[in-house]
Amino acid sequence: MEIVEGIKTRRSIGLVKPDPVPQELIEQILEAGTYAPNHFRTEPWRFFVLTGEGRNKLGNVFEEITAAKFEDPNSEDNQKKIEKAKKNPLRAPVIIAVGVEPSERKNVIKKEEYAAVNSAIQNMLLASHSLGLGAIWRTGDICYHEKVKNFFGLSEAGEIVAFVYIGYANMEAPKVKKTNFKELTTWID
Ligand SMILES: Cc1cc2nc3c(=O)[nH]c(=O)nc-3n(C[C@H](O)[C@H](O)[C@H](O)COP(=O)(O)O)c2cc1C
Repeated sequence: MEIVEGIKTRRSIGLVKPDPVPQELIEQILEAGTYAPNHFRTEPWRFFVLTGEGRNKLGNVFEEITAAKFEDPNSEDNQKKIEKAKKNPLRAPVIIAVGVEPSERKNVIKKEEYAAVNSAIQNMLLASHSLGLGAIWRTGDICYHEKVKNFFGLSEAGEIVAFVYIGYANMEAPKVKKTNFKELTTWID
């Protein structure tokens, strides 16, 4: 796939089939992540691949975090919300949680470590698309929760930046309306 065409045809695919994704494809996606630009070559990305039961382990963490939000976690309404959070990781056969571990080197600017990881995530979304897979970057408050950080064994300074849900698309790519770049661009001669 030609690169600009790939960029323009990639869409967030939130609905995928439960069919497994070959490990070889997941590895290509991970490798694409590592080719992102990163200042001072700090390679601040960390990847966690969740499949099968691994997704339920994350679901248990989501359950615990969601239950702790409510004064009355046992109410029927709140039980539904807790159950939904627990099941969220089952929406795709593969989740790649992408974390940042910012370098402690003096010259490194923390926000640039996030910039590098965000670039890695976009590489991974584009690689998924070019391999015929659907993918979506998911976050929400839960993504940045201390318990999620601990589940993945990240350091105090580290954080999960994205849950990339991946599978074979079970929906049409949504149409997208873009603001013309001309409206967002100032040329300075
Ligand atoms: C930092 C970030 C967090 C996102 N989190 C979510 C999310 O939690 N749930 C979701 O459905 N989409 C999420 N998205 C995907 C956006 O909704 C999606 O990229 C946007 O609607 C544009 O659609 P497109 O990716 O098809 O161009 C996130 C995207 C980014 C960059």
